[in-house]
This record gives sequence, C-alpha cells and structure tokens, in this order.
Amino acid sequence: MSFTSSASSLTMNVGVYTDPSHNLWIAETEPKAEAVEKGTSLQPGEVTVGIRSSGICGSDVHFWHAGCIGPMIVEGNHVLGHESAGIVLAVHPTVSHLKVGDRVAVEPGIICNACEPCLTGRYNGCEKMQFMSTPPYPGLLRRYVNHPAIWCHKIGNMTYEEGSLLEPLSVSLAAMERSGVRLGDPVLICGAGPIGLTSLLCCRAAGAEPIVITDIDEGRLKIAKELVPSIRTVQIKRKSPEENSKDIVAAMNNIEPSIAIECTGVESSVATAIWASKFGGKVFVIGVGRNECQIPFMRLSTREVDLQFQYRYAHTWPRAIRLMQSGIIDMKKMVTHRFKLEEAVQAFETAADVKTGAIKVLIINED
Ligand SMILES: NC(=O)c1ccc[n+]([C@@H]2O[C@H](COP(=O)([O-])OP(=O)(O)OC[C@H]3O[C@@H](n4cnc5c(N)ncnc54)[C@H](O)[C@@H]3O)[C@@H](O)[C@H]2O)c1
Ligand SMILES: OC[C@H](O)C(O)[C@@H](O)CO
Repeated sequence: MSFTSSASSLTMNVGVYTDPSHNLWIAETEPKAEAVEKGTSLQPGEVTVGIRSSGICGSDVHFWHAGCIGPMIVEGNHVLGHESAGIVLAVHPTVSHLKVGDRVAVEPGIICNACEPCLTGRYNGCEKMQFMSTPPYPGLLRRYVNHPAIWCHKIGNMTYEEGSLLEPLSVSLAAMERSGVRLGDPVLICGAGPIGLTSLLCCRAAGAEPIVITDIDEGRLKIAKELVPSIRTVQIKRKSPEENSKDIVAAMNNIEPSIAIECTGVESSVATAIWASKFGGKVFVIGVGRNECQIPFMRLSTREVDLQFQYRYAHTWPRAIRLMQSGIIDMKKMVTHRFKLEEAVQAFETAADVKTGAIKVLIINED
C-alpha cells in the first residue's frame, strides 16, 4: 500500500481564525501545503480534503463575537467553520473506500467510539467528541483539512455548495426524527434563521399542515414565505408569550400546534411555544441559549406538554444526501451571499449583520 495524492504545487494552507479578544483574521494553518504534497501529515485512516465550500454558522459568529457558547470557550487562536464540502486530495494507505478526486462532505465530529452513546448509536452524546470548530478543535474553514475518511461522505454529483449545506440539514433531520412530525400535524416553527428555515423545508416535505413560522424580523419571514408560499407567518411582537401564542393559534385557524420546533433558543420564544401548544403536544428545542432559563412550568404541567431537546445529530448524512440529491429538500435558495476564502472577514461581517439580509453565507475556495 502506498500513499496516493493528486496534490502538487499547492497554494499555502490558510485558515480563518478568531481569538479571545474577538479578532478575526486569515493566516497560515495546518496541515502545511508541503506536507499535504508529500503525504507526511496524514494519520492512519485519514484523507486530505481540499475544502471547496463552507457555510458560516451562527455559532461561528458567536465564537467570534462572544468568545464562547455556554461551556465552549475560545481560549487561544482558533480556526472556525464546520459546514464544509470538498475534494479528496490525498489518501492514507490504510483507507480503502475513498480515492483521490472523490467529492465529499465533511461530518465535523470525531467520536471516541468507546462510550455508551457511541456504542449505542447516539454518538452525538459522546463527551470526548472532537467537533471541528468547537474549541479547542480547529474548524474546517481552511484550504486543506486532514480528516478521518469515515467522516467524509461521498456526495456524488451534488455541488460543493449543496454539500456544505448538509450540516445544517443534518441538525433539522435529527429534530424531525426525534420530534416525530407526521403527515397532517399542525406544526409551529419558532425562528426563521437558517435552522428554522431548514426545519420548515423538512416539515413541509414531511406533510405537516398547517405550518406557522415566527420571527421578530419581517425580512426573515418574507424569505420563509418565498421558500414555502403555503405557510403562514407570525411576527413576534413586544408582548407576553401568552399574547403572542394567541396570534399563532389564530394564524393556524384556531388549531393549536401539536409540535413546536423551537429554533431561536430565546427564553420568551420557548415560552411562546409552550403557551401555543395543544394538550399533549410537544415543544422540541433546537435553539441554544442562556445556561438557565425561566419557563411556564405549570402550563407545561397542566397541558401535559413534553419539552424535548436536540444536540447536533447522529447518522443523518446519508439521509441528508438522499434528500438533497433527489431535490426533496432544496436549500439553494437559502444561500444569499458568496465570498472567496481571502474575503472571509467580509463574509463574517455580512453574516453577522442582520441588515444585509444574509441567511446562509458561503465561503468558496476554487483552488
Ligand atoms: N442544538 C443544536 O445542535 C444546534 C445546532 C445548530 C444550531 N443550533 C442553534 O439553533 C438556533 C438557530 O440557529 P440559526 O443558525 O437559525 O440562528 P439565527 O440566529 O440565524 O436565527 C434565529 C432567528 O430567531 C429569530 N428570533 C429571535 N428572537 C425571536 C423570538 N423571540 N421569536 C421568534 N424569533 C426570534 C431571529 O430574528 C433569527 O431570525 C441557534 O440558537 C443556534 O445556536 C443548535
Ligand atoms: O450544528 C452544530 C452546532 O452549530 C454546534 O453544536 C455548535 O453550536 C457548537 O459547537
């Protein structure tokens, strides 16, 4: 067995960094281009991926602006990004199922394969997970990345852009599976950001009806309506969650949602979802927020509303690839901006500024 590579005369490898002082910059990173060319940087089981397209996630912006997400804290110079697809440039001799030239999407979490969640198939619960871009593990916003081949999924003839949208789709697919949305279910989606909009596409494909989506921002609700014209939108106003929930139920023709998929992590939005839900309904929270949060406890109790949470995903990539390839889920319209890797700072500024109308900002690298 010998190392295989198509890599020669590679451009310098650079990554998009942030640090605890909230700087954002591009600088040289690992693996070095020469090491990729010689194959000396690959560990057994790994391939080198030439990253072609990466999405900016709200969490990347958060690591930059806030320096942390709950217990995940940026402590040094830290490379961002975990929504990426690219081309296999080099393959370690121990890898047999991928070859140079394969087009892949990178699943960003590397698991321990020994703990109970890993061994029982719920590997998103692995406490030793090395999740690219969650400190201290460097992210995928680089030109070249070495990654275990088992976490690189072939994307066939899908575009790299679509490949980089598989990660947020995975989040929504995990939520679909555990929330149990069925044909004809009245569903509320709270928040029309990328995750809310992706969940909207999934709920529509799953046959939920009626669907109401909320946001505080009119522009985002307009985009939701463009994506799925048959849905109803409710703009959340500065009033109590109970009052906002009445607007939601009214928009559903007085049907109370049986499932609310919460995609903001904002306390008042979680409360609104709880107030809106029917007796025996479910509020399924994808959004992440403050470490502690007040909820309408007795409303949950007297209405037997289940409150359930999702953390990342497991085994979603093959499903996501089928849905994207078949066109059943089409996320392309969510891509509002594209930048080159060299323009990453501008890309992040655009993603972070609601006035730009950005939904999904992609960083494209054609080298
Ligand atoms: N659990 C997970 O594994 C997981 C994975 C990915 C993202 N997330 C989280 O999911 C959430 C959504 O991600 P995103 O990328 O779409 O974020 P985003 O910030 O782009 O979108 C959130 C949307 O919620 C809206 N919003 C804010 N307050 C609201 C309110 N009171 N009522 C209704 N809408 C309101 C905002 O205007 C925005 O459009 C974030 O909290 C993110 O961190 C969780
Ligand atoms: O989709 C994955 C999420 O964005 C991550 O869990 C992030 O929020 C923290 O690492």
